[in-house]
Amino acid sequence: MTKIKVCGIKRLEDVEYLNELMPDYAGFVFAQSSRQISKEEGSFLRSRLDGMIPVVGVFVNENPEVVLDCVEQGIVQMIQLHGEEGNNYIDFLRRYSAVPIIKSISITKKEDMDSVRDSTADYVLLDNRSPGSGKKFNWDLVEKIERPFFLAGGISIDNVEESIHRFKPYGVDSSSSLETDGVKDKKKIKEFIRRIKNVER
Ligand SMILES: O=C(O)c1ccccc1NCC(=O)[C@H](O)[C@H](O)COP(=O)(O)O
Repeated sequence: MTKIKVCGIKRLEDVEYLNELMPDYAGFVFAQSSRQISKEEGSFLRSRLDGMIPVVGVFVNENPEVVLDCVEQGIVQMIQLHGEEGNNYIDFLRRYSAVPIIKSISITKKEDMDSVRDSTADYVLLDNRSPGSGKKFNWDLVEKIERPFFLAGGISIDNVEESIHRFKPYGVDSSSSLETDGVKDKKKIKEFIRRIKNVER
């Protein structure tokens, strides 16, 4: 079954939607963004989120001590690196934490598939060059991927079934298309999850 990550959770209402709809992962953005939350907000939202849903903390070129602090405080159960972090940065985090690491890779040219292959992260996440913009990247650039990966970047109710058939990702990740007027929309999340589960039948 394709894993489902709903990213950009920032309000208590969003947490309540997820507690009802139970996606596989919830993304908390700690980087500069309209969806950015503080560590304190993350701690509060984590305390209200169903314990079965791991929180993926999204960071961009953050001081690794800050990332590790969020792990140690139990706010995040997975780390998503969305900046220029390389394998040395990942190796450093691994020395101090056992949580799975996702490395985001912007797909803008064929050569970006080398980074998909070479990352030492547990998972890679293929995304647009502007994360959280709701825009797709050029799917024709994707070559066969022999490791578990998340597909992101403009994944929506309209294209999620096609994306699963075409790429068979480990998981799909969506944010913008699940919002109305800049906040998460329960109906859209519900339909998104329904369509993904329907593909598997
Ligand atoms: O969502 C953001 O605003 C964001 C900002 C900075 C770094 C990463 C960010 N999001 C990370 C994600 O995993 C997004 O969900 C992913 O890029 C897909 O977003 P969308 O295209 O809006 O569905």
